[in-house]
Amino acid sequence: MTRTAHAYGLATIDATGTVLDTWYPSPVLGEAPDKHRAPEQLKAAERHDDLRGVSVEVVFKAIDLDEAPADVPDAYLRLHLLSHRLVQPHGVNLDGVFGVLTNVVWTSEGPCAVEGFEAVRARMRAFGRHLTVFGVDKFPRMVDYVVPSGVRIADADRVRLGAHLAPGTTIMHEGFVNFNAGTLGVSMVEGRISAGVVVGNGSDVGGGASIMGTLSGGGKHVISLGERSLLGANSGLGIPLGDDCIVEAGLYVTAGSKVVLVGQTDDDGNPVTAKARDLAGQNGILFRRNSLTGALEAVQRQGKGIELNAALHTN
Ligand SMILES: CC(C)(COP(=O)(O)OP(=O)(O)OC[C@H]1O[C@@H](n2cnc3c(N)ncnc32)[C@H](O)[C@@H]1OP(=O)(O)O)[C@@H](O)C(=O)NCCC(=O)NCCSC(=O)CCC(=O)O
Ligand SMILES: O=C(O)C1=N[C@H](C(=O)O)CCC1
Ligand SMILES: [Mg+2]
Repeated sequence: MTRTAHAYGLATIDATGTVLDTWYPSPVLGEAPDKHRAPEQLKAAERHDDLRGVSVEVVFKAIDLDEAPADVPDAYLRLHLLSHRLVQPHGVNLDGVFGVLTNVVWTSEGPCAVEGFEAVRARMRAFGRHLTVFGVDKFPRMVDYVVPSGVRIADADRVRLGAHLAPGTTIMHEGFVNFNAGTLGVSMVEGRISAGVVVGNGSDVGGGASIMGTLSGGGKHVISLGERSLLGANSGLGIPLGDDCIVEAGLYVTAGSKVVLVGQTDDDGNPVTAKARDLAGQNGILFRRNSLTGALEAVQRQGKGIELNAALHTN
């Protein structure tokens, strides 16, 4: 069956005709009806901005979720579907998205073309206006396009459009969420959720924690965390974790690391070891660096993992 979506949006187009962004206030899954009309609210927003050197125009887009993004408005619709929580991470094809998106100067007055940007700044100054530049990037800040219900985001710069944040998610200042990644339930995020990474309900990504990504650096295995799991402060995760797992604060579990399986011995009474990647996805494991021997250890834990502080997630 074909999976589709459609929406009206507002595109920003620069002087060369390049589309910088598209905002879709109400994207919808499924086929568009035969007859449809642009919302008045969007039509009223069409304009030419002489200072920024852009025009803002209504666009209509209908896409097949399983095909790769074809152009900028198409890619933005896919990112909106994720941040509106209409699809979960990996629920829409984003192949080649970096090649499709335009690199943009994201400013307090809206998106601007990189080429000729100093002239835009000068025109603004001539009108006594000061532009703040939030970034120069292919992806904008999520909250400038979508503010999902039930979440707290302490620093808007830290969440890219295309992040999927479930209700009950709190992102502290040190947290980060990339596109096509995020949370499926209540979660505390004080570390970095890399592209493609999914964090299950009740899990906590501690301060400064790293979760290995796959866009650069050679990693191929997309990482996920199950439910009620904890990445300790300044820890790192290079394998998928199951439910009720803990990574000790400060410990980086890389996939190839050799791990002592605490409490297990072979027929000769010697400790049993495994590679961390062999423990991928298993439930109830505590990873810790033995502070006396230096060995990386996996300790089988009983019962539930961590419990989040409900007061921090009633958003
Ligand atoms: C690894 C754990 C989970 C261990 O804690 P537990 O409560 O399970 O165990 P425990 O009671 O401390 O210890 C049980 C037994 O194991 C021993 N033990 C503990 N850790 C050990 C180690 N590394 N090596 C050898 N033995 C160890 C203890 O001495 C004790 O031994 P005996 O039985 O002999 O007594 C913890 O140390 C940890 O790292 N927690 C992460 C917490 C965290 O980072 N939260 C995120 C907050 S985010 C935040 O705070 C923001 C900060 C920021 O922004 O940076
Ligand atoms: O939501 C908050 O505020 C949090 N505060 C804690 C703190 O400041 O230590 C950390 C977790 C979330
Ligand atoms: Mg900031």
